[in-house]
Amino acid sequence: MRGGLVASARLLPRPLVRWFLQRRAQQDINENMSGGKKVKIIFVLGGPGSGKGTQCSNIVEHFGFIHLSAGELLRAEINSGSENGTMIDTIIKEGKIVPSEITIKLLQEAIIKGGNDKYIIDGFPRNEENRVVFESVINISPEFVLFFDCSEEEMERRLLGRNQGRSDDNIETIRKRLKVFVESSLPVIEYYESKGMVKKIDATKPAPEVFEDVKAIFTHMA
Ligand SMILES: Nc1ncnc2c1ncn2[C@@H]1O[C@H](COP(=O)(O)OP(=O)(O)O)[C@@H](O)[C@H]1O
Ligand SMILES: O=c1ccn([C@@H]2O[C@H](COP(=O)(O)OP(=O)(O)O)[C@@H](O)[C@H]2O)c(=O)[nH]1
Ligand SMILES: [Mg+2]
Repeated sequence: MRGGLVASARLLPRPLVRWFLQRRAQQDINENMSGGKKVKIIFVLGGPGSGKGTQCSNIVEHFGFIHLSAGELLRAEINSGSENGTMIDTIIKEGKIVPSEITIKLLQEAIIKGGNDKYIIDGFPRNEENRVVFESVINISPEFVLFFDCSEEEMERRLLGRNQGRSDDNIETIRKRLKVFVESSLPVIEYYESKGMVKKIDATKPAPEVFEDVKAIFTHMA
């Protein structure tokens, strides 16, 4: 049914679609606030292989956040056999970015389903359009943006050794993803930096050391 909504939404003027989605998202999220607390969001950004997923698991374990990986949600959508699955699969294999409406709908549903008041959103927003549409539809500003800063050589090495059977962890797609990161995702980080919202972490270090720095940030926040 939701897939049908996306299909019919294509026939409507974009501002109208956004207005409708925004109203529904607000109602849904407000109705699902945990114990009347405002929903808090942290964006976890960084290049492919910078260690976002690894550190998000640590954050969940120590600080009680719900981890939403945009990439995982998209892969689950492919595996569910949804009508958008084939299109999402092709985009991921090409290392490109899936249209905002699709990713945001999945995030919105996961936030509602999560029923928590604290979410770390991993690997989103990946471009300026993602950021702007999320702001207008979900209407929640992140508390801050955690940025895992890592060299390209190290990211490439880690992705080639990840061994999770992912269709995009091959050298050809990895190179495309690194290019997309520099061209489309870094400007999002720069935008938040200009607003003083970025907490940058040296992610080239071993994972336990990176988590020490992450811990310091989250401990101060609590
Ligand atoms: N600090 C680190 N040093 C070395 N390897 C790491 C580090 N952090 C994560 N890895 C490994 O690198 C690969 C990519 O990590 P992952 O957390 O999936 O990154 P991302 O979600 O940013 O793509 C995984 O195989 C992971 O075990
Ligand atoms: O908001 C998002 C997040 C992910 N992706 C796609 O999903 C892939 C894998 O994303 P994920 O975050 O899982 O990769 P990671 O950076 O963790 O290696 C990306 O390359 C994109 O093709 C996307 O289009 N929009
Ligand atoms: Mg990841």
